[in-house]
Amino acid sequence: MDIVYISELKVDTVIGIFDWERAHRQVVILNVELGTDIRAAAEHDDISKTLNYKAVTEALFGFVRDSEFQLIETLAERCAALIMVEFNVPWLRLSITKPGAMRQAKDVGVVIERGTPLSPIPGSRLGNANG
Ligand SMILES: Nc1nc2c(c(=O)[nH]1)N=C([C@H](O)[C@@H](O)CO)CN2
Repeated sequence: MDIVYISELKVDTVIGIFDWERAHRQVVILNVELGTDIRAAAEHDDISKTLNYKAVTEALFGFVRDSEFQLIETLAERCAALIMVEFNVPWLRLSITKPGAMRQAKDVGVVIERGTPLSPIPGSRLGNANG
């Protein structure tokens, strides 16, 4: 399986369980790894045959900016569902962090994996004995 990824996407949004958090937007940072197979795109050098990270980034950014969830868990699940449905992604790993939410920590957050990974590419270094 190949991966297209987006690293440290920063978005201002309404998130949190406390009154002050409903009144002041905060930064959340997203990292996403999207399972895919890049071979057709590479063979034809054709953007239409791959997962366009610009399109995914813009969809995620707009969704998170306009959302108003209490929990980062809810935000993570909804982002995962959006990506899997709108972009036909079979597997993803997604993290959301809230930098500065805890004075004592650099950041706090959640990491989720959803869906089923594509089969290993036969002959790849990451494949197992059965390909
Ligand atoms: N597992 C979680 N724990 C907490 C969350 C959360 O979204 N998921 N949120 C908060 C508050 O909103 C916090 O960010 C304020 O400091 C606390 N714990």
